[in-house]
Amino acid sequence: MSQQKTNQVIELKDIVWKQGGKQILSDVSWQVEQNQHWALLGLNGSGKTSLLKMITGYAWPSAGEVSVFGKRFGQVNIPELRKSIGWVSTALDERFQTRPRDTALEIVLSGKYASVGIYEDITNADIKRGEQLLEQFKITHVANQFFPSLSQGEKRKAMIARALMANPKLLILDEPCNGLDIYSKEELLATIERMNQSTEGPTLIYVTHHIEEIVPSISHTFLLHSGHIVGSGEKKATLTEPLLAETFRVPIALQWEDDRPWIRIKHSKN
Ligand SMILES: Nc1ncnc2c1ncn2[C@@H]1O[C@H](COP(=O)(O)OP(=O)(O)OP(=O)(O)O)[C@@H](O)[C@H]1O
Repeated sequence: MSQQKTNQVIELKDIVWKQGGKQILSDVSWQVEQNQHWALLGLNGSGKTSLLKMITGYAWPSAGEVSVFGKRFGQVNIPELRKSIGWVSTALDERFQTRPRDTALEIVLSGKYASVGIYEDITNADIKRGEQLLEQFKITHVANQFFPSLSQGEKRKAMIARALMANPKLLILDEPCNGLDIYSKEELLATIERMNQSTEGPTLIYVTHHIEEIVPSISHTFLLHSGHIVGSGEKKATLTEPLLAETFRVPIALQWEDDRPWIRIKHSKN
């Protein structure tokens, strides 16, 4: 048996995924290691969610191998493994709208068991941890406020804090800034940046359609187009005008400012 690489978070080897007569992912390989943070980029329908489903065991590849935390799928208990993975998407916010009388703190605490609502014993240490997370995300002032009454920005922060309550080793943030105004967006990005800088924080996969959200602590990018890899590797090597143009199918001008990438579409002059 091959020796497990302890710093390996994700290893995909030659993944192919076919569904409904369509090839959704084609020969996708990807290696993510601890202390790396990745942005996952691609047009609508390029296969980002499909790729994330492979990693979390919600879909099974037609060919290829998936290993997460050094454990190969097929030889590992997936529900057990999922306890170490946090996946935060706006679809999740909606599940909590059905619980109008849960406070922000209760929502965060429910993350310990990844449940909607609290059904297990919560210790004083858990409450302390929940309060620390609210503080880390600068939403202590809404701790006792009912979740549906929080602003969009506060909700996003609470949902990320909820995911961290389970101490995940891998955190997937799926378009966390969607629908946020420029101020709330920058505030959320600053909290994500602080989380990434902490050595105890999880490895991050950040899915976005907005390149400028790639904060300095995101070290690597993975670019997908129509289920094929366009680029995968260190941020400065993969966030280039030619690779971005290939990913988004428009000519792109790229500029780095304060270690963040900004893009605009290049218009031809003739
Ligand atoms: N179960 C399925 N059966 C058939 N087709 C599927 C299935 N799941 C996904 N697809 C198709 O695969 C393609 C990739 O979808 P996916 O959701 O992975 O894209 P995405 O990059 O996450 O898109 P978006 O940015 O819009 O969320 C789409 O064309 C989608 O219709």
